[in-house]
Amino acid sequence: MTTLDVSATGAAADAVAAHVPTLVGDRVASRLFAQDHTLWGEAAEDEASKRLSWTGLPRSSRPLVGEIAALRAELEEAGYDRVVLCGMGGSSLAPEVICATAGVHLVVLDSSDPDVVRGALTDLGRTVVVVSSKSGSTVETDSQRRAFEHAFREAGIDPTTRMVVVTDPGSPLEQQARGDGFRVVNADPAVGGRYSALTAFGLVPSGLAGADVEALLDDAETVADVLAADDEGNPALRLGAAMAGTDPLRDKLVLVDAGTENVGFAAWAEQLIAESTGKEGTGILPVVAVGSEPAHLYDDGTVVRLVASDAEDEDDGGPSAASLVTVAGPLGAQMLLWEAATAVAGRLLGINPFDQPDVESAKSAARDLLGQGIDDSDPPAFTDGEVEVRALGGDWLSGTHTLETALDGLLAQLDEQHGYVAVMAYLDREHDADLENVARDLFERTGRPVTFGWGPRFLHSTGQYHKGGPGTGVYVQVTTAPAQDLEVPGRDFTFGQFIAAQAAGDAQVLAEHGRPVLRLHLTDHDAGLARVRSLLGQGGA
Ligand SMILES: O=P(O)(O)OC[C@H]1O[C@](O)(CO)[C@@H](O)[C@@H]1O
Repeated sequence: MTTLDVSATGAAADAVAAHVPTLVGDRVASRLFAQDHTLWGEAAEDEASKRLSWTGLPRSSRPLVGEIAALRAELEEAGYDRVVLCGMGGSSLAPEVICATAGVHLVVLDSSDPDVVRGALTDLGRTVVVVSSKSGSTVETDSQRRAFEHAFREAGIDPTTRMVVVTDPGSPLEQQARGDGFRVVNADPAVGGRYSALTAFGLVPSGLAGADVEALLDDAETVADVLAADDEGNPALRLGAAMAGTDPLRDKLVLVDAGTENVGFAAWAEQLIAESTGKEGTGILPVVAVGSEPAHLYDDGTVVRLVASDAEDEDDGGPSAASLVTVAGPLGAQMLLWEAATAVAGRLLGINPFDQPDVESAKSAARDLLGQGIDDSDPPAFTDGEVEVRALGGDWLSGTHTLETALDGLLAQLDEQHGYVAVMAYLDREHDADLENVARDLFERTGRPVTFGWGPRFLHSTGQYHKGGPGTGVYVQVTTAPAQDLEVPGRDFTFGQFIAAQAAGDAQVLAEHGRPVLRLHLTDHDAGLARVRSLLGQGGA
């Protein structure tokens, strides 16, 4: 029997007690699963009316199971056993968690770093590529598609026999792919990217890689009625209230892997929560805890412990948090749970959980810089060894000439009650994985929440929150000179120019929002990274 368990203590429990009765009285759960688009106010009605099909996916996605199985059998028959997924945000985060949890291998290419893209362009003889993009206009994914199509042709392989496209009906990508003879699987257009885990976006790459997508839908279907019930025990109402109903609002949600079988779940939930709620100056900041639980919590946070489904209901003696939620359940059920809880949180916050108004600003800034011929024309304020230093969002760097004093200058702007530090690394998240640990070091140093995002992947996840959420972040951006650049076939820019424009564009938009950004550019990857690792990993000043 698939079950979900959501328990809360402290301020989170107070929020549940304060809000769930009203959510039940307003019939929010049953209206949500009846796809009532009026739940989030008049301004949200239009978008919500196009974004609620996810509530029915456990049933409506069933035809995909057979289609995926047939395609997997065909590809296996042909000897292709390496699946690469090209996609950003909601087009890749769910398959990554589904496959990691199922223990099947999926290469997720969600980077525009030339060295990372080149690293995926290998083993073509045994490789199948899924190109996933709902809009069909995401430049990272289009560039990756071009690179693979070119590489297959160069290897004498017909790309239409090795590349599968997943996109919305009528997208520019669908028209082009069908016209060029590629296989296309359409996804449900009435589901937004971050809610698309149980659509073709989540299921096709995962199923082709060998995950049991039927079991995923079964787990979701088993709990659908529980999540749709106007009942005080409804876990979605309880989780949504715990997320967004504390008073005063605890707007940092620390996601801790405390033994859950759902591998990497927090990275998927991060986009769902940050991109759904981080707008109009409000929102909930997901903070994916690096390593174990924080030794202590800040006053504006709630800890969510993601425990194993078969975990005993015992206090494991972990640090007690003033606001704590414990969540257990299998992956398919939890995906539907968190989608519903985030929609409930959006209602409590008074925002539209289905749009992402601020993402476009960074995309257009990147396009402008590419158009101007990105050469990162603004010279560094200074260079310290193999690291160029630039500062945006104020004149807070004047008079400093070392990395240490530059970081001190940034952290001096951190609001001690509500601030957070965001580290954004436009690097290889596998090769340079160790850098993620600086999130814990900076937390220990500042006592404030620290998020870590790999660029440009985070632009499609927490990026919306950084620009549309509360203006309380201070930002450290790390970029690098590539070992070797890579052409984007058919485009007038390279991958190296593109990722540099993405970083510069995002920093520019953050500065325009009045946020301080410390930009660290590694002129030599290895030596520069060692220096930055040491800088960010230092203990308290
Ligand atoms: O699937 P697409 O259209 O390529 O979009 C990828 C991601 O970019 C965004 O549209 C913006 O970040 C996300 O909502 C989405 O998941």
